[in-house]
Amino acid sequence: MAPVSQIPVAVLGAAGRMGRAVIAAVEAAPDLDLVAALDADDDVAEVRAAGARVAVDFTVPGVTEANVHALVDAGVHAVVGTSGWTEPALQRVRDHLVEAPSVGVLVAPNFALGAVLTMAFAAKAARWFESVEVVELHHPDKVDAPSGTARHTAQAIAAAREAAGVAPAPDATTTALDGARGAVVDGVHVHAVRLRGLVAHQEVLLGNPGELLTIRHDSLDRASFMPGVLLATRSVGARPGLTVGLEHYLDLA
Ligand SMILES: NC(=O)C1=CN([C@@H]2O[C@H](COP(=O)(O)OP(=O)(O)OC[C@H]3O[C@@H](n4cnc5c(N)ncnc54)[C@H](OP(=O)(O)O)[C@@H]3O)[C@@H](O)[C@H]2O)C=CC1
Ligand SMILES: O=C(O)C1=N[C@H](C(=O)O)C[C@H](O)C1
Repeated sequence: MAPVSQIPVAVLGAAGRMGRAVIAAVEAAPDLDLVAALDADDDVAEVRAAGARVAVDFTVPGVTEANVHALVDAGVHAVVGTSGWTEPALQRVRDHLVEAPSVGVLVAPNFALGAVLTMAFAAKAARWFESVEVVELHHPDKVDAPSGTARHTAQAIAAAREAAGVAPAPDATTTALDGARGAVVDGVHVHAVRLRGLVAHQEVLLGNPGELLTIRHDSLDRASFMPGVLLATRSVGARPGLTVGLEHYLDLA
């Protein structure tokens, strides 16, 4: 039998919770070849020297954008799971990619299939309910709040409601302790819980007079993210430009 042609892959954030899981998943995949595993003290330029075609970034919000620009300069496709991306940062990547039109970059707030479906279902339901709020629940070692997934979910809900001309959700609050009503993302309230024992969970609460719809997803183990990460690693080279959200790779957008 002809040998399988392998994609050379680098992992950034290799010593982290996600980095370790991605390394194990890449090493177990016959069509992927781990050629570099870099963490905080390493130089991202090693990715190119190692011959990587794709780099997977699960680092920290403060460094991920710089990593992506370095990867684009090196002509290496990027699969990015790190949270903390803002629209201006995404736009800077889009602008940079004009100079490297064959390079693909995927920034995906969540690689778990159920989480991606939660976002799609929530966006579909959002126009039909008076009220909608998002609650995300994570392990207490997470450094950012609210989660990237919750922000992406709220943005999708807000866009769907705006397109349908839905009024803002009713809220009579006039007096509140700071933070009691959560953060507001594009007009949608988002609440963040940090609790030992949790991994990554999200509820979208939708309400109408006399009825409630709750859409909930639970990642109980980081294994939940691996099929999405592997799918993206195999596909990103065929999708030049910037893509935001795994839903675009799954035909759900
Ligand atoms: N999209 C998705 O599906 C998912 C996204 N995430 C996101 O992924 C990110 C990582 O999460 P998690 O693994 O739990 O976090 P960790 O803190 O466990 O891992 C991050 C790792 O990145 C390292 N690091 C810091 N700076 C650099 C750098 N310049 N180059 C390379 N590595 C660096 C850190 O080192 P040090 O500790 O020394 O700073 C650490 O080892 C978070 O933003 C999280 O929100 C998490 C799960 C799923
Ligand atoms: O830090 C985490 O753990 C996670 N981060 C991502 C996010 O911020 O949405 C994805 C998932 O929720 C796990």
